[in-house]
Amino acid sequence: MVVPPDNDVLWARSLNHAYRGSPALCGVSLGVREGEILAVNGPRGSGKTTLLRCLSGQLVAQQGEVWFNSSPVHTMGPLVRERLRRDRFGWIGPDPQLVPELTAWENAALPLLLRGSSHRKARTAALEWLERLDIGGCARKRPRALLQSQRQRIALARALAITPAVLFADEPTASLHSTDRAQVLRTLTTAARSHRITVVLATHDEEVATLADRAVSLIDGRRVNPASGTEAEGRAACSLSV
Ligand SMILES: Nc1ncnc2c1ncn2[C@@H]1O[C@H](COP(=O)(O)OP(=O)(O)OP(=O)(O)O)[C@@H](O)[C@H]1O
Repeated sequence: MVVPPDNDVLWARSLNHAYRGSPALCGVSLGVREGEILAVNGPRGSGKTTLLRCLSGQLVAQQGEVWFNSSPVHTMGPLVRERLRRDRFGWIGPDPQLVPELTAWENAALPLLLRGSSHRKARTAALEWLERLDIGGCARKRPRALLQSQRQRIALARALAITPAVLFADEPTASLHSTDRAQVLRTLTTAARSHRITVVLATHDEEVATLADRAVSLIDGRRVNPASGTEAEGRAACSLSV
């Protein structure tokens, strides 16, 4: 058995996955270092979401391995994978998908409450993250009273409130206008860097990928040569502190 490298928090080897015989991932291998912001870019349909779902344990690839630290995610049973996702991973997708009946802070606190945190602790952490993300003033509002960019920040607060080891961000700004997009992305990357949260960020936007430390590219489910130059640009572009 091949053992994953020590400095990779997440490591995948030869992932293959097909939907009803139609290939979505073809032999994809990659490693993600602790605290790194890794962009996975590629055109629509290139396999980015499928790769993030495999790395985060939502989907077990038909072939290949996924390791989180020294734990083999690909051989875990559904309950163990569920616990790993709940306790160590955060997820933010293109749409906020908030619970409409809950206020902003209650939405952000939800993962902590599901993990068994006390009401007081969950509320404090949720409110802190809403403040950090500049939407503390919306804490008592329900999603329907908020703008899309505010709702997406609440989804981000919800993903960050557990201080996940790895945050998976699948096109997190796809539903936002360009000005909101830049701000939400900067907030995400800055918060991740200041809390040493590893991020895997799927995007079809090459500009978004410049905020990352490193980028890998997919085309038709295969890894192609990574774009060069993203490391310096990504670090330089992010001098805010959250
Ligand atoms: N649940 C599914 N059932 C059938 N085919 C799927 C399913 N999910 C994805 N696919 C197909 O697998 C391929 C890869 O899709 P995937 O969503 O992983 O790519 P993507 O790069 O994230 O695309 P997008 O940017 O549009 O979200 C595409 O051809 C897609 O149509």
